[in-house]
Amino acid sequence: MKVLKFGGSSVAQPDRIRGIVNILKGYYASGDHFTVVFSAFGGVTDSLIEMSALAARGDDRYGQLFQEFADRHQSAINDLLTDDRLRDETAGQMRRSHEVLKNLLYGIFLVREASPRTMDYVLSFGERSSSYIITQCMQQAGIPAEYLDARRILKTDKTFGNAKVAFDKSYDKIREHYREHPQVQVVTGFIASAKGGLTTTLGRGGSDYTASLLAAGLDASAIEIWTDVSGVLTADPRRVKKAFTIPRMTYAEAMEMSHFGAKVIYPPTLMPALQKRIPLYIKNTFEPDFPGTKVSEESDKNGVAVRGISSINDVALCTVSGTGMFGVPGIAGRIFGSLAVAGINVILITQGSSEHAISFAVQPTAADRAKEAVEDAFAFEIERGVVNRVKVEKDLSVVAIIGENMRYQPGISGRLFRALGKNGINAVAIAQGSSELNVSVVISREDETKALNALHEAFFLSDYKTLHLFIIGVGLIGGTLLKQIEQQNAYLRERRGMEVKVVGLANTKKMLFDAEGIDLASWKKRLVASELTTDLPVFVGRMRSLNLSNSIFVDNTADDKIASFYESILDDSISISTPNKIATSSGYLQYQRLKNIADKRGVQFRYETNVGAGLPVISTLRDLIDSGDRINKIEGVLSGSLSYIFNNFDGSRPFAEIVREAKDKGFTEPDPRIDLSGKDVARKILILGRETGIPLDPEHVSVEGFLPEGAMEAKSVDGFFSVLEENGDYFAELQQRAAADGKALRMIATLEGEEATVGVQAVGNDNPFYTLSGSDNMIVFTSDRYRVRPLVVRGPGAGAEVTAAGVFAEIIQIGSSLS
Ligand SMILES: NC(=O)c1ccc[n+]([C@@H]2O[C@H](COP(=O)([O-])OP(=O)(O)OC[C@H]3O[C@@H](n4cnc5c(N)ncnc54)[C@H](O)[C@@H]3O)[C@@H](O)[C@H]2O)c1
Ligand SMILES: N[C@@H](CCO)C(=O)O
Ligand code: NA
Repeated sequence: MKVLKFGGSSVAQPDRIRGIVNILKGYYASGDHFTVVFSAFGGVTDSLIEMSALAARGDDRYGQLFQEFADRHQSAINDLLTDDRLRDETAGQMRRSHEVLKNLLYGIFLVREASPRTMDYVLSFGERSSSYIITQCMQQAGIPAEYLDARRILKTDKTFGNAKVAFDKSYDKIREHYREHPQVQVVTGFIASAKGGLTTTLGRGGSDYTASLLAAGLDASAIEIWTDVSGVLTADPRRVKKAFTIPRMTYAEAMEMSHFGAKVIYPPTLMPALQKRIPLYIKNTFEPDFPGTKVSEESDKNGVAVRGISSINDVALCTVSGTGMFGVPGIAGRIFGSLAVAGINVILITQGSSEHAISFAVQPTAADRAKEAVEDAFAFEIERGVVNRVKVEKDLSVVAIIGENMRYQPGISGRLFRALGKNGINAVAIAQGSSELNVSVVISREDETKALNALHEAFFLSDYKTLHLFIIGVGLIGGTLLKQIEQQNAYLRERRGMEVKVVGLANTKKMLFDAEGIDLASWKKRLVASELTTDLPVFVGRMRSLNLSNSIFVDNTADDKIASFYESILDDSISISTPNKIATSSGYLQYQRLKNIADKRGVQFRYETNVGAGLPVISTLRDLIDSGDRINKIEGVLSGSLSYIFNNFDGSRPFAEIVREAKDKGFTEPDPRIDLSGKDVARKILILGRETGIPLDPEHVSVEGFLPEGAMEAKSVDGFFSVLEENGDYFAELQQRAAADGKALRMIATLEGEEATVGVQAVGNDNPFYTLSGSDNMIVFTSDRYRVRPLVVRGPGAGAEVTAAGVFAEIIQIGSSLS
């Protein structure tokens, strides 16, 4: 015998009832013995409570609600029952039954009172109506169904609203009834009866309880709880999109999950069945073939450590502390005794072994009473200053990882706190049940969703990590980056367990946010259509308030204003990757501060593309230094655009034309004057100097320009090009002079000791820079270990694809370091 139970949401509309009758037909056809319990139609219990309350207040609008109730059931009958005889019979029966309810409500209206006892009777009409109608539907479908009013078999005391079951008596009645009734029994959930036939109800989780009692009485082989979700999920799917069904779990795990608010089952009411070790299945009425979740006593020690992740959304933490607590027995007893007397439920307790303080979490509505109760109990100590007043912190949540196997696996809490820490989530208090069934962490309420997602990614192998990108600047580099991400996402997901979602975008005009991820095939259209005007503080504020796990900020502009936000972004535990050199090449103190904040927060500030674009220049330098090498000299051609310009300037075409070509190929800065003036190269050698540990500031780099006079005074980029055109001869002469000696022009940056210089040189074929072509950069490191033959990094050092790829690689590296 199996006991099936369908909750209110499963029978909210006629369509769904048809679906259920179909499921039951399948059971019947398979020859399985079963009995089935129903709740009231979804929403009906609430409406019965509301109409009684109105009536009790003397408000005649209860009549309207009653009419809606009656109509709803009649229309379900008309919709579901096509057999004339059955329909008329059912409609008549319901009319008579509802007439009783109507009179009852009128009675409440007259006496202005709805006692718990009356209420239980009123509420019984919900389950009685639904179960009766569905019984008739089952009959119509050819199932020999029989309606069973549970008041006949379930016996309780007279605690109306939450009656105590007389187990043995009920089990006897159940067995007796089922012995005499071979038909499929369709049972009203939630209701029972006390001596004298008085109607009672079973309290929270009522219909589950009915099913459990039946299962225990009948020694059933299984209980199936049919609901509107696919079993128990690894986390609340409204908060964690990637939550999935837990295929099997133990009773103990199910208890923990439900304690932390997994609404699917309410295990306390399932105790009668669980004591008999009857397995429990949670199934989805929308997806009847899906296996759902099996809850049983089977545990497998090799199974996953963490079964699920859960949370309690709103708690307050009260802390009792003071010197008078140390080594004094009975303190905890007095604290919790006083809370018990005040009727306050404690959600979580933690005490450090220094015994200096005890914290406990309660519902926020109980916090003030808890404070008062404990302060009363310790009035004497507080007066003498040996115990402090109770500190109350609100707006907190508890997140918990749950699983029986945690106790066999080391490293679980390490992973837990790492995932929280990497996301900048502060643990206010920590508790571990001594059963090791759960580890609970109290955190700020606004971090709850972020924490749940970060933990889900950290503990479920089948889950992949989602990086949330906020990108400012969608020009050449930014646009190319978005294209690369779009193309590579499937690979990253499959092979690296990582998904990159762009959730914030901005150009100079518009900005756009979508926490679900902006579709990278249509981002341009959406950005243009966005109603949000770009505003940097708002962009950064939005990034903070969205508070998504694994957030990364990417600055693809050349703007100098954005760098001033880096500090607060890093401070919010958000990593940064940027090709923009402003932050790293402006004031040394700012550069240093950014590095310190990133270290302090355990996040990353990355800018490899600042030098040599995608070439591994900064990382190479860092590896040398970290492994104990000493840098003696760095020499380099550090400008992709100038490299391209000098490599192509052979006198056959004007200089200005080649500069324009370099710009069109995406090698120059948005403002090419930055390149041509040597400023861009100066920034790069400055950055390399800083990376070697020299506290250089921009004025320490001496730059010898090569432009004709007046070029840098031009008011605009166009004006600048005009000057270049007017000075064609000047550049031609530069080129010819070098060519005459068999030399080539190169802008070379040098760092030797603390001396940083930049200038154009004519180099001969004995110089390693002579052979460069295209937009090549070449960086030559001479160090203690690379003394005779230096270490060289060489390759294209500018351009959209290589630069964007460098940023992309950093994003992936940052992602790998998260959780
Ligand atoms: N082009 C390269 O080869 C290369 C190589 C390494 C580093 N970089 C660096 O990459 C960065 C971007 O270069 P690019 O070639 O893509 O330039 P770009 O001009 O094509 O793109 C920059 C984009 O940023 C936007 N922008 C500027 N200020 C903004 C603001 N305040 N808010 C929002 N958007 C803003 C601009 O509208 C533009 O679309 C620069 O810092 C550059 O130094 C470029
Ligand atoms: N404008 C830069 C891009 C790389 O930072 C260059 O020409 O090298
Ligand atoms: Na680089």
